[in-house]
Amino acid sequence: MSETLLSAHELSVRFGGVLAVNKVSFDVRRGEVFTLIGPNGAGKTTVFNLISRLYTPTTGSIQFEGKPLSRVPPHQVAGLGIARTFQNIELFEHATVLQNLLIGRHIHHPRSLWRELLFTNRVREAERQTRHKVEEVIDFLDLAHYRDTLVAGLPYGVRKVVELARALATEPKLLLLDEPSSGLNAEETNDMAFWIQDIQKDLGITVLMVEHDMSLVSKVSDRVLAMNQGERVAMGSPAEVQADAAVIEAYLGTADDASSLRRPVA
Ligand SMILES: Nc1ncnc2c1ncn2[C@@H]1O[C@H](COP(=O)(O)OP(=O)(O)OP(=O)(O)O)[C@@H](O)[C@H]1O
Repeated sequence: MSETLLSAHELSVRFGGVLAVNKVSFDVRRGEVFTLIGPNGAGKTTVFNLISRLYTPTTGSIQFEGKPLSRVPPHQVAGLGIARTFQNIELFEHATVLQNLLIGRHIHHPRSLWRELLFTNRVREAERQTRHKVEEVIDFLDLAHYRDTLVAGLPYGVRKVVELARALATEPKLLLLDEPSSGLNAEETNDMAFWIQDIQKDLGITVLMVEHDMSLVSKVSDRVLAMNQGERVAMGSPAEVQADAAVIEAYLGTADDASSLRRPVA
């Protein structure tokens, strides 16, 4: 589990007068669940947006599988094997679960228009593989019951799982989860923890997550990086980071409740 999949080196991003991320470095190892925590405005989402290439670092660099991400345009990031979910779910509301997964996969594995039009054997085979993969993911995440339901008619908790499914259907090497528990109740958050563990253990996918809910963080994370005001504050196991004086101080100094850091693990 020690091979590095993604490496961020001295990342900094400035938005006008705000230094959103300041010289942050970390490595994500293949096969682990690596979590970014920190109070509001710490720079966590900005780090995610740097990895998705929505933002370009002011200074510093990111390597994925040993190659620099800096010249990869955002629409090609998924093709490298990086998929993400969003804090606010982004699905096609008026399409079914199955259609959302198929669309997601097509967007991320575009094919030649001419080949599509001629409907060659290769296209037919790719189409068969897509169907197979999508059905596999639907089964894996227990979504068969909702397969042909419009997303607009689904409860919020199920939509979160559909978003996860859409990301998995692209067969990522690295899965970026932006606050997977946001909007979920305690039971749904518990289920989300199981899905993340299954994704890591059964599918062998590396997960990089931003999360506020410390019970979820403790349950699934191998390592945690704590940020505050754009800077790296601490890194280690969930227990080490939660006990770190600088981390407790960072939470106490903001509107976020430091007691959430000590929430017992269910
Ligand atoms: N596109 C942007 N333009 C200007 N400032 C930005 C932009 N994106 C983020 N910021 C600023 O950068 C800082 C870090 O924001 P970021 O969203 O990364 O924090 P966060 O840790 O994800 O917070 P939260 O937990 O609230 O989502 C904040 O001060 C924010 O206002």
